[in-house]
Amino acid sequence: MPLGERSGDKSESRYCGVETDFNDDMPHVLHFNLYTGSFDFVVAPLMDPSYRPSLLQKDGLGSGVLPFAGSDLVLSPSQWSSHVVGKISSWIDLDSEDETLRIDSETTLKQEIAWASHLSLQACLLPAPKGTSCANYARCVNQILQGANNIQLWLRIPLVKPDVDSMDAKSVTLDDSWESWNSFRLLCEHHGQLSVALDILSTLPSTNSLGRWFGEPVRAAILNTDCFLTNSHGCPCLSKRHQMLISGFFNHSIQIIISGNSVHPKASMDANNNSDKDSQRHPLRPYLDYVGYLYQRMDPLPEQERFELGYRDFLQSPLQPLMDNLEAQTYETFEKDAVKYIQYQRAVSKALLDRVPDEEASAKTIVLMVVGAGRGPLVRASLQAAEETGRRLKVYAVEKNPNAVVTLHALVKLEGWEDTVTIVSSDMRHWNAPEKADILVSELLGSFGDNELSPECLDGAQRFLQEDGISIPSSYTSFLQPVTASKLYNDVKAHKDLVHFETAYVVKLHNVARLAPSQPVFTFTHPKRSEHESNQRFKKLNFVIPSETGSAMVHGFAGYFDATLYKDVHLGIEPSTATPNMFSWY
Ligand SMILES: C[S@@+](CC[C@H](N)C(=O)[O-])C[C@H]1O[C@@H](n2cnc3c(N)ncnc32)[C@H](O)[C@@H]1O
Repeated sequence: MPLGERSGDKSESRYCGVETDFNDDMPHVLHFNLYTGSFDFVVAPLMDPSYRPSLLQKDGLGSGVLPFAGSDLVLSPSQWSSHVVGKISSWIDLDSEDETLRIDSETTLKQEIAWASHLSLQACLLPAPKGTSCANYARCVNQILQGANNIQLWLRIPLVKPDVDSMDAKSVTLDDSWESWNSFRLLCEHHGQLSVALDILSTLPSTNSLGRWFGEPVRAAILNTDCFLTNSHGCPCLSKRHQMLISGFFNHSIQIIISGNSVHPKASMDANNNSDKDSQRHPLRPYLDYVGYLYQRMDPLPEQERFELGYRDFLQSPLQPLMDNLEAQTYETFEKDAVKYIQYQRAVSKALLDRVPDEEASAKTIVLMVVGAGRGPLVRASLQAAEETGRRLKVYAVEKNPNAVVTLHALVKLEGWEDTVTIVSSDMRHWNAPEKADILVSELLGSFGDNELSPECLDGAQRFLQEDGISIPSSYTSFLQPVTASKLYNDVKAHKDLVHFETAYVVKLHNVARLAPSQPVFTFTHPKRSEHESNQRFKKLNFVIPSETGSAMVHGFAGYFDATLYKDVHLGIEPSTATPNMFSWY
């Protein structure tokens, strides 16, 4: 039974599993854990743990059908695929010095995954690499992945990272388990079907080092009963840090799996006494109930987040509004972003007040040109600013998309703006303006600031701005930040060429680890002081990843922008200063 209903969120993290011991009565395992325990799936060994291929050979049973697992008929195909994750024998050690063990391990791993594929299981849990070397284990898994169907392989990794500052020289050899995951996945060439199941222990590494995992393909978190504390009622609960981590997992579609024996016998006994469903309740039910409580306690997803769920970690090609003509639905999406136009209106109001003193308000008319007017929202915002400040305005709306110009004409007629607004169907770079503008308003910004050619277009428009004219925006700056983003990396890699690695994408970033604060990259200021000033930019940045993070994989850089519209009015998406509730860019 799912942990709860969080409106709008249909992610996998609603389902909670339980790790079980080997039991060849699979229908019983399923009944006990799903119906008595209310878990959604089991992580169960598929083979008798005493099975060793070499022993069978000795006994002369080396060929023919191996008695290593029960029949596939004991469960229906949908029960196998929806409710069972295969747990690969934990004794296997493919990098052992002991040749018999090593060969047995490889044979067993291949047999178990073949059997799991035969059963159409969605995933198998691979035991954690033993020791520091995992080359042969990874080689074998990579080989399996090359021929695998859709099965996911979850590599079990204990969530440990020694705190280097508090260690003496001897213990520095202790491993950061991220390193072991990293070696393994590099040897498997970042295969998309290889992911991580994190084993959560009672002590947690630093917040920064935990953050690394949110950019990695973590599918499950195995929560051992040892992690739980006891509340005043004798029931299991988690430390604040564990609670925060679990909420983070829920938000990143990571499923929880409860593992281990009950260490809260009183809570289990109370549950039994109160239970009228079955004569005996599942001993791990109090832990499941607590995880369900944490899930249900989360705030519902804000409406905007819900709307954007489908865009999370999805590569989109940036718009090219200069080269292409935008479509009606693209304009419609822009126009829904009230926050953006409120910021523009504030900027125009401030500029008008600065440009026209109160005593000249009724006599002086300001020439304002909206360049790249689209279907007119900035024209409206400018007229509202004039009304709000009591200033007189003459507006030119310049737009090169003939389809948007049709809508502009209809808007001007509908609103009765004929005396105030002149529509110009032209590229701003080539238009011969009949007079000069006091204020030039534009919104030609991409998620990385200049990437939709705002500087180049405004260079062409600057000719018809007064010497002391105002450009809104007056400047914009791009920002970069190194990130771990394994999903995006794999999506780019799937194209198997260099071009896609050299392309900038628009992405609603979600499963990423931001490894260091972002830094400013390129700034463009308007109007330009000299028309000979180049738009070429080059910048070298040095990012420092906090030492307690440990090592991390930089899959790429997240880009942002911040624009100064006028004086203190800005809008942008750089995380530390992002304009709240604005959704036009990510
Ligand atoms: C990002 S849209 C913004 C539209 C509108 N201002 C809004 O906020 O909804 C940019 C607009 O500028 C127009 N545009 C881009 N380059 C232009 C150019 N060189 N001359 C005139 N219009 C241009 C595009 O066709 C598009 O309508």
